[in-house]
Amino acid sequence: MINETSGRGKTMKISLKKMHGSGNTFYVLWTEDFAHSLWHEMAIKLCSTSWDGGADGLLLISSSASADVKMTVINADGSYAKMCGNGLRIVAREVLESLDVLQASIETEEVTLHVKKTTPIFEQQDAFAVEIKPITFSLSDIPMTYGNNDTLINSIIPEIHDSIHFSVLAVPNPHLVGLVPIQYIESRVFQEKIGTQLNESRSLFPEGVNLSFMHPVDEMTIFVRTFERGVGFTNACGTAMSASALVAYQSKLVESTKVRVINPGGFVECHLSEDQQSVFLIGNASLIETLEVTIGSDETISILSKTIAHDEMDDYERWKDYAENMVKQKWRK
Ligand SMILES: N[C@H](CCC[C@H](N)C(=O)O)C(=O)O
Repeated sequence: MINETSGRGKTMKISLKKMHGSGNTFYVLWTEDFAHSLWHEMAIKLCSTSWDGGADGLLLISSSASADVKMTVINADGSYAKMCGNGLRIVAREVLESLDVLQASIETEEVTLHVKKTTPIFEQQDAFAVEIKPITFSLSDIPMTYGNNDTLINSIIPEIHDSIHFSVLAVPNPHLVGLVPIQYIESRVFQEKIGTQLNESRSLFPEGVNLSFMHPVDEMTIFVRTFERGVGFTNACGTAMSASALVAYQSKLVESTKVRVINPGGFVECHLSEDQQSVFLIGNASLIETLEVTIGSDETISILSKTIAHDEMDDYERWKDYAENMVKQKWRK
């Protein structure tokens, strides 16, 4: 299971999987060499659209002294992220299947998180529930400095827009969630503009931010689209959906602590804990393909073989279609 890798300058052969959670796509690599500087460059190469269609990031799975495994998250631009909700479901599936157990613990940069296989939320397709925490609204944890404010919850930020209400929270990666009118969902132009500006200028968020636009669908459902730091638009961002579900509940946009979150890649459920200090993110973790690749001494990556998981992809298409239809039928304007 663990890949044997060697240092720079030597050719190495590795087994990779390409997987997705709600259409958020990742290459997954088991390695003990997780601190290797090569992974940063490899993430950029693997995720580029010119290589095998691209992906949103690279997930490294390695052994852990305190949990079943450790997850390291590298964004498509090679930057490291503290957390990744959809990625955590993918790592959960990998570890549960390899240990043949129904629950496990995964070490992430800040905390160890509980993951489990759970009751399906669509047809009988496998669903995984992963804990998302710690959650904090404190601006110093984002980090963000904004006048004398300690938090920004449902607040207008005139530097961004004169009427959209935004909330800022870390789960623990940084998120800015805006409750937007339908026209900002229908067109992606404005979100792309501010997502790019906020992450390029870094004047408000020195470490960048994941920007989500949220719109209510019904009493238990919201739609969320995210422009990710280090990536750009993604089909779905698990931590952003968890953050948005919490904001939606606290702002009374939804009635229950079990929130269905539709995204451009499908849907998930976010179950908020009673104290609202954590969220269980529930959704798919599907295989797209398995690959054998070589990394040459000049660091070019070549595919030796590739097997596409047609069945899992077809199954997920139905999940995605169902989410699309739900939005079409129920938009609350
Ligand atoms: N771009 C994010 C990391 C990926 C998170 C995401 N894909 C998720 O599912 O939570 C960041 O830099 O914080």
